[in-house]
Amino acid sequence: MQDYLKFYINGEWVDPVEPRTLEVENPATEEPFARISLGSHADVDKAVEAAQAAFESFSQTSIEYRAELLEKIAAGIQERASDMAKAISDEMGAPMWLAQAAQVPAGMGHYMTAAKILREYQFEEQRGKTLIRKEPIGVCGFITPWNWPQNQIACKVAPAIATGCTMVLKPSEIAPLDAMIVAEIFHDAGVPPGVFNLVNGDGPGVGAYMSQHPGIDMMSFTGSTRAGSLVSQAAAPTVKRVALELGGKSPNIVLPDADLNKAVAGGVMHMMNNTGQSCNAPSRMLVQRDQQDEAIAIAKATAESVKVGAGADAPKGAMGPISNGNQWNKVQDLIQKGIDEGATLVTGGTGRPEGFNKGYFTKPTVFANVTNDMTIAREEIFGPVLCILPYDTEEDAIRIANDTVYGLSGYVQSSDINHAREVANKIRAGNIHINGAGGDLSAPFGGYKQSGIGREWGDFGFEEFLEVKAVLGHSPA
Ligand SMILES: NC(=O)c1ccc[n+]([C@@H]2O[C@H](COP(=O)([O-])OP(=O)(O)OC[C@H]3O[C@@H](n4cnc5c(N)ncnc54)[C@H](O)[C@@H]3O)[C@@H](O)[C@H]2O)c1
Repeated sequence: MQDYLKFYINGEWVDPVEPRTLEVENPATEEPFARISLGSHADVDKAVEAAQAAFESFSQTSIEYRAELLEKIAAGIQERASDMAKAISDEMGAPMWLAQAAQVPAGMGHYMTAAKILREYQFEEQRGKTLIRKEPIGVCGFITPWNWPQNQIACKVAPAIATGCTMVLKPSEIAPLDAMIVAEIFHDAGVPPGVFNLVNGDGPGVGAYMSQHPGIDMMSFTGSTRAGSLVSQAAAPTVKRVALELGGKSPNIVLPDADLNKAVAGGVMHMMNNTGQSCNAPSRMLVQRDQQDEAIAIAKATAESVKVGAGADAPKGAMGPISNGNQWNKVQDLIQKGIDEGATLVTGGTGRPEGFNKGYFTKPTVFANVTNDMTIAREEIFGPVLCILPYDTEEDAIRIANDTVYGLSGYVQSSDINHAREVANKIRAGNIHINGAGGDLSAPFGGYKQSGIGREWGDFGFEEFLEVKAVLGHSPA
């Protein structure tokens, strides 16, 4: 058991004000392997004070200074990539191949993109006699989840540093260790004391207190819609800005003119990526009714080809366990609910995959003949469970796609790009991917409806961290 009991406040590793610990479990073994401290209000107060003090000078630093800082951080992550991948793999279960190929690089990419955008970003604009200035908002509070832990931290920290803000981070208590490595990297990169502070803790203790803290000027939260709504409520009395990146139930419309094999196999593999624990996972696959049988055969073969494994032993492409026991139980209950409500279980189902008697491993699962009123079509499962929903007409497909409280992502498959574009425009979601297009770190990421408020990534992500000031009479002539 390894202890990581300190917090990073004002450029130093410090003890918590009151000792209270939590064990961090490896989801592949169900064994605790590390201990962290759970912070108190007093720890948050110290971190906020440090961030407030640092804001005065950090907000005045030059663009070039901050761009270089971001590049040093990216280089530091590169250098520590294998430590970081190991921490992520141990704490949230991503096999090493995935931690190395995707979890660590996704985070690093945001620092590099932020540095590039920063050098071109227009913080000032003259409009006649008036100058419009964009200024850093102040002290930011960040709360992040366990599923893509480095990515979610970088989406917030990189633009905050770029815009000259200071911050307090509370990473997920389920996956806190990679965040502590990031604090070490920031320290070594020369991030000034107080600019970045880390306090570990749980949601109701540290997260809720940060949200209501009068010394925090904005909260940026990634996690469940339930907790995001609580952050908004706690933040309301102090009228702070709140940015939310929440859940999803993203539709994947396979148009009849798509290459069915490619579209369905690609959709299944995308769903199983990171064990289905991605907020933008294409979890509802919409297939024209007379193509459903063929789609089922392709989906079954694809899902059954997915290997399951853990840590460094997992072969490339293998799916790791679900990240924690609560989530495993939730996924099991929802699979059972799908069966009980009459969906056709194509493959997978409840229980662990063959050969596993320990760890939060789950069978890659596909349901067909799902209707959009079933629980498995409405609730975010956040596990390796794909729902295939048959549709009759394109209009019907678009109606089903939009019949959800969420609006994070949408996917369209078609051999006719114009047709795909038309359908893309009709889906009410923040990100639409045509024919399996991958992510773009410079494009805005975020949700419509209950998937969130605001946008991360790229130049749109900067705006969350900026106040807008109009200086009237700036140019009297
Ligand atoms: N839209 C996105 O960008 C995005 C990205 C990743 C994950 N998610 C969502 O995150 C969820 C899974 O992550 P999770 O289980 O860690 O979510 P969660 O909401 O339980 O926890 C997320 C974070 O919120 C904290 N938290 C919990 N209750 C809180 C409260 N009352 N006040 C303040 N903070 C609180 C937790 O400690 C954790 O750090 C899924 O719903 C997923 O869709 C969204």
